[in-house]
Amino acid sequence: MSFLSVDLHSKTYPNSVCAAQDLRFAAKQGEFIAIVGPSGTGKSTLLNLIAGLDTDFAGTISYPPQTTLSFMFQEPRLLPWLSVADNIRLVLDAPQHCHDSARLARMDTLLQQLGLQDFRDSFPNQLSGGMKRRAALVRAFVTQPQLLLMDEPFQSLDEPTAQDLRQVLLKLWAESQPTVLFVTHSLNEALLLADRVLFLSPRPAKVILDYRVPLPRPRPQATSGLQSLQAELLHEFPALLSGLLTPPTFSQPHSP
Ligand SMILES: Nc1ncnc2c1ncn2[C@@H]1O[C@H](COP(=O)(O)OP(=O)(O)OP(=O)(O)O)[C@@H](O)[C@H]1O
Repeated sequence: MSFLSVDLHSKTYPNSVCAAQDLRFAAKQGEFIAIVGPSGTGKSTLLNLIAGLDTDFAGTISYPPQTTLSFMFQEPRLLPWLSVADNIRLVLDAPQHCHDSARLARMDTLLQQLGLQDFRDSFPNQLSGGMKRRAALVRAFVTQPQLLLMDEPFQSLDEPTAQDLRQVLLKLWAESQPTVLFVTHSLNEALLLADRVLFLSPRPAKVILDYRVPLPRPRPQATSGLQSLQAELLHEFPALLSGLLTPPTFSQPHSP
């Protein structure tokens, strides 16, 4: 049975830009879904609609009432005048989350788990880019979300830092199993993380390929497993996928 159901007939902005049309998919509870598509097609729009940040659309988006939802954006969006701990406490003060000792203990555990325990009183400008994302991950997971929306959360990080954070994310996801929708331009990242990859068309966005990743977990990282799957996929759907993706981050096999 699906946990999240999206049946988006259309989303048109007041300036007449149609960002999505006939975009449909469903997600099971605990599923990790990557969303890949060309720049400007409507990926952020889709997440905003699912989060309820924008309610002006035709169609239906449904998930169980009282679902706890977290959103992690491209930028970590930490308030610069608050310490790391206070940035995280802020979401615990939101009305739907009681500010109880169990949640504060959970914050401490996550800070420890993500190596931020010595930086809880630091301010965001004292942290590296990778540490800011770690703080944003703590903030995203501290409320134990059932639905986690992630909009290119590791973009603009160096590859080793991004790779490290992907492993942290996988560990946190495995522990609490939220349903995740993860927007990325990287097929490599999508294949490493997701159970399914939804490929979106150029604008207006709709799902043109719903691909189940045929890899067991834990996934290989930048190894031959992912590399050959990526090559297979590009070979199988060349017209569909050309132009959708940033160039592969793997080195291409040499031709003889
Ligand atoms: N508030 C808005 N008002 C008008 N048009 C908008 C608004 N927000 C987004 N758009 C337009 O809707 C389209 C989809 O934008 P969106 O940000 O959802 O794309 P995206 O796939 O997330 O892009 P990217 O990969 O570059 O982040 C774009 O043409 C964009 O210019």
